[in-house]
Parts: sequence; structure tokens; C-alpha cells
Amino acid sequence: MKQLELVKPMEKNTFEKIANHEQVVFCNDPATGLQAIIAIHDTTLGPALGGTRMYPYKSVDEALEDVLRLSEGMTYKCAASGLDFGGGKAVIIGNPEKDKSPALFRAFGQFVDSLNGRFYTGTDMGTTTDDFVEAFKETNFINGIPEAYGGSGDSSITTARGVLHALEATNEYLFKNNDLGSRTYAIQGLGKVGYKVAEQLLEAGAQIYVTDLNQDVLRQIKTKAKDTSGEVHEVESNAIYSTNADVFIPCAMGAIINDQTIGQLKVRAIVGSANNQLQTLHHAKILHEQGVLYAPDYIVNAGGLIQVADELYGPNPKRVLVKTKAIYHSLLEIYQQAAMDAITTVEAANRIVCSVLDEQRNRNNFYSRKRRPKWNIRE
Ligand SMILES: NC(=O)C1=CN([C@@H]2O[C@H](COP(=O)(O)OP(=O)(O)OC[C@H]3O[C@@H](n4cnc5c(N)ncnc54)[C@H](O)[C@@H]3O)[C@@H](O)[C@H]2O)C=CC1
Ligand SMILES: O=C(O)CCC(=O)C(=O)O
Repeated sequence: MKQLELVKPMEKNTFEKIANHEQVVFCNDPATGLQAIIAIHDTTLGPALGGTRMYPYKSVDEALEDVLRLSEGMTYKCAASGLDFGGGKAVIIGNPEKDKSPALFRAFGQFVDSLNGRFYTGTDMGTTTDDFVEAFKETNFINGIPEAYGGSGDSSITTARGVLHALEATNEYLFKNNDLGSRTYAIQGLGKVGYKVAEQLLEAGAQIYVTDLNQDVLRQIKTKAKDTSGEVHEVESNAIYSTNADVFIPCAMGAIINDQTIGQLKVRAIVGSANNQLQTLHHAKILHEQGVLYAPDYIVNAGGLIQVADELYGPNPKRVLVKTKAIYHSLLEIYQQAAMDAITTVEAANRIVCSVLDEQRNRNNFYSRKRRPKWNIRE
């Protein structure tokens, strides 16, 4: 009998994978072991801006998929925050615990420099301001560097502040009371952003459920809780999805709202810093049907971007504070618009992004640094 041939879906070639992006740069430096990918999604609004993630990706394809998704998200985040920057992001393939060296970040800095201002970068998951002090030795197109080097400092502080404003807006919308302390929260990831959010919630007297792969940060947050009126409970990694809390706060990896996790959720809302929390747009619809309010990630986590974009005009903490506080009202408006038009919160947020991009595309569709001499961007 003739064997049935299974028809395999056609594998996309590299150009098909990057079809929505302007430019993708593969960076290879055998001397330091650097393997990185820089993705520039869209420079309609200005030069691409976005952090650099270091992660032990299992394959180059996995790294490419992540950087393409992340850089597209940055285009949305810049547009929604009213910033004159485009979407870009970089990933370094490697274990941040073992594979870092000053030389590796200097090599990365040289690759960033070679783009001559089309891409500005700084920290993201797995990287720290110290790493970018090394990269800064090779290029000026770095942001979020310490104040001592003329930068605006650790951007995760402002990201965490933005997440807290988003939580207040969500509490206001759902419970008609924006107080943070009277609610319960499930936090995934106690890194640069998640830890600061957790600390503030404990200070406010909240009950938090936390998980992280790193035992040290779990110990630290339990010690911290003792000095506050809040309470902390540790939960197993996967149990975080089914934790009975008011709000789920994802602050680690993306695509954590997927077919496996979505049915487990018991929370009323999802409000976190992680980029690309939804595996697909379809998951926004399912959340909507399940009655889980989803705060679009690129609205919630824009604080760090607001800070590092501001730094390029000459850092101004007051301006950053005002723009970060605006996350509260932007999010409330998105919730209200979505309810009024019976659409998902992602659709409501994406509408804003599309109108900003369309307006600018109609007058200027490709960024050239020479056209923006008014900018006080470091040369
Ligand atoms: N740092 C920033 O200012 C910004 C960060 N983001 C996003 O927020 C998220 C967190 O960023 P950072 O705090 O900077 O990263 P980080 O690398 O400092 O912290 C991430 C934490 O998550 C933990 N983690 C990883 N996988 C986990 C899992 N499966 N379960 C539980 N914990 C896990 C890690 O052990 C680490 O403690 C990322 O998605 C990042 O892209 C977004 C905007 C700005
Ligand atoms: O927060 C930063 O340092 C840069 C912005 C960024 O990469 C992000 O918002 O994901």
C-alpha cells in the first residue's frame, strides 16, 4: 500500500520571516563569543530604540523570532507614548549568568555603532547598566547608562513606576478604588522590574504571591516583607497562572498567555511589564470572553522607554515623571474605549498606534538623522 505523505507546512525563508521589518543585523564576533541579532522594525517616527535582551535561546530561529516580536512591540510602544522614535530591539544569545564579559559588550557596542544612529539601545531582560557602560566605550548610541556617565540611570525604576500607575488605573476601573494595598497580586519574575513592583506593593500593605527561578530574589523579598505591612507567599513556577489573586503581574518572559495557561487564570486582570505577554492576538479575544481585563503590555511597561528616550534630549527627571504618570489616564481611556466599542483592549490600543503611524507616514516614511538637526542627540 502506498504510504500517505504528510504535507509539511512550507518553512518561511529568512526574508519572509523579516517581511515586516526594515533591517535585521546578525552580529558575530568569535573572539568574544558574541552572537547577537539587532532588529529594526519601523523608523517612521524616528531612529529605532529598544533594549538588548540576553537569553540562552535554544536556537537562532528562536532568538530571531523573539527579536522580531520585541522590535515590533517597540514601534507600538513609541507611537502610543507619543515619542519620536521607532521600534528596534536586540538579543544576545547566551546565558547572562555565565557568558557575559566586558569584551563581549564592547564588541556588541561596535556593532551598534556601525548602524550610525539608526538604533539606540540599553538594558532589557538579562542585561544591566554595567554591561552597557562597556558598550558605551565603543558607541554613543546607548541609553539608560548611569548618571555618573551622563545618563539617566537604571530605567527599570521608571518601568516599575509605570506598572504601579497601571495597577492603580486597573483597580480604579474594576473596583472603583485605586488603592494598591487592598488587593492581591500574583507576580511572575522578581527581576529588575518585578522586584521593585513587589517591594512597592508590600509597602502599600498588599498581599502578593510570587515566583521566580532565582532563589536569592525569593529570599530577599521575604526578608523585605518583614519590614512592611504586606504579606508575601511563594508559589511554584507554573502555579502562578492558577493563583487566586485579583491581578496577575507578568514580569518575566513573553508569550505566557497561551493555550496552556489561559484557561487556568482566576484573576480579574493582567497588568505586567513583560513584553509580548500574549502568544497571539487571538488570546486577547479569549481573555475578553473570559472576563479578564488585559492591560496592553506596551502601555503598562512604557516607563523605561519614556526615560531612555528622554535621556537623549538631555535627561530631565521631572519630564519623565509627568509622562510616566500619564500611563494611568492612557490606560483608563483604553479600558473605557474598549468597553464602549465592544472591542478588546488590544484593539483599542492598536487603533491609537495606527492613527499615529498613519499620520506620520503621510509626511515622512524613512528616517534620516540629518533631517532632525534640532535633536540634542549625543554624537
Ligand atoms: N527593564 C525594563 O525597564 C523593562 C523591562 N521590560 C520587560 O519586563 C520583563 C522583565 O524585565 P527585567 O525585570 O528587566 O528582567 P530581569 O532579567 O531583570 O528579570 C527577569 C526575572 O524573571 C525571572 N524569570 C525568568 N523566567 C521565569 C519564569 N519562567 N518564571 C518565573 N520567573 C522567571 C528571572 O529569574 C529574573 O529574576 C521582560 O519581559 C522585559 O522585556 C519591559 C519594559 C522595560
Ligand atoms: O526600558 C528600556 O531601557 C528601553 C525600552 C525597552 O527596551 C522596552 O520598553 O522594552
